[in-house]
Amino acid sequence: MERKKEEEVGKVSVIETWLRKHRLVYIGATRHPFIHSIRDGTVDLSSFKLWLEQDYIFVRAFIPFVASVLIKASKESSADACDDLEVILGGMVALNDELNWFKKEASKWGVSLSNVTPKKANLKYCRLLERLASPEVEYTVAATAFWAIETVYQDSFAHCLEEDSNVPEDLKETCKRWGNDGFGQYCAALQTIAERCLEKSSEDERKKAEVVFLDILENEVEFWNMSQKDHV
Ligand SMILES: Cc1ncc(CN)c(N)n1
Repeated sequence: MERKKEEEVGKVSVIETWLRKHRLVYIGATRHPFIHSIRDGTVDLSSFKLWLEQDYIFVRAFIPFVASVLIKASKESSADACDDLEVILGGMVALNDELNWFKKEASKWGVSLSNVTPKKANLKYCRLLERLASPEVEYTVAATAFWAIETVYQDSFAHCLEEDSNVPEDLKETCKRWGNDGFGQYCAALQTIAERCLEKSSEDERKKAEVVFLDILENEVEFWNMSQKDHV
């Protein structure tokens, strides 16, 4: 039935092909035990606070990466890329809100965000962001990475907002931050950008983007692992 539908509507997109091919890794990143524990209300609060302080550091490192994507978009000559600028700029604005949200949330939980030492998994992920921000990295690869990073959070936290979930009242704001419909639409817009670039790109560039996509999923899993209690 599925196959018939595909034949009727045309070929499967590059991203859809990857999501099918790497389904288990994607599920690992978006249905992690840490996310399950938020969803079912069993989350250990010290783990949550640890995630909060580490993610604040990550978001600060994410901003220059997003700025690099914006610069790459501005150098694209195609007419479609004009719209990309607006979406990416909107993402920068959202990140400013995200940083402010972290500060507010940290004070709610009595967490200090100054002098936080980044953990190994966080440092590794931030280093990947730095490499991806390099001018040598093609727009297609950077745009794919951007989409993947935002989508893992969107998909994970939207899962926590489903009807049968049991998220504690004081963690609902966190889930809504990334699981809300607006953030979902933003991720869909990022996917459209990445997909358009991937469709036009060379086989070599597409391969590089797929490797980066997988690298991001693995880093997201390690990031969740790091946040869990008893993680060394
Ligand atoms: C690790 C991680 N990945 C993604 C996001 C979503 N901006 C985030 N805040 N942190």
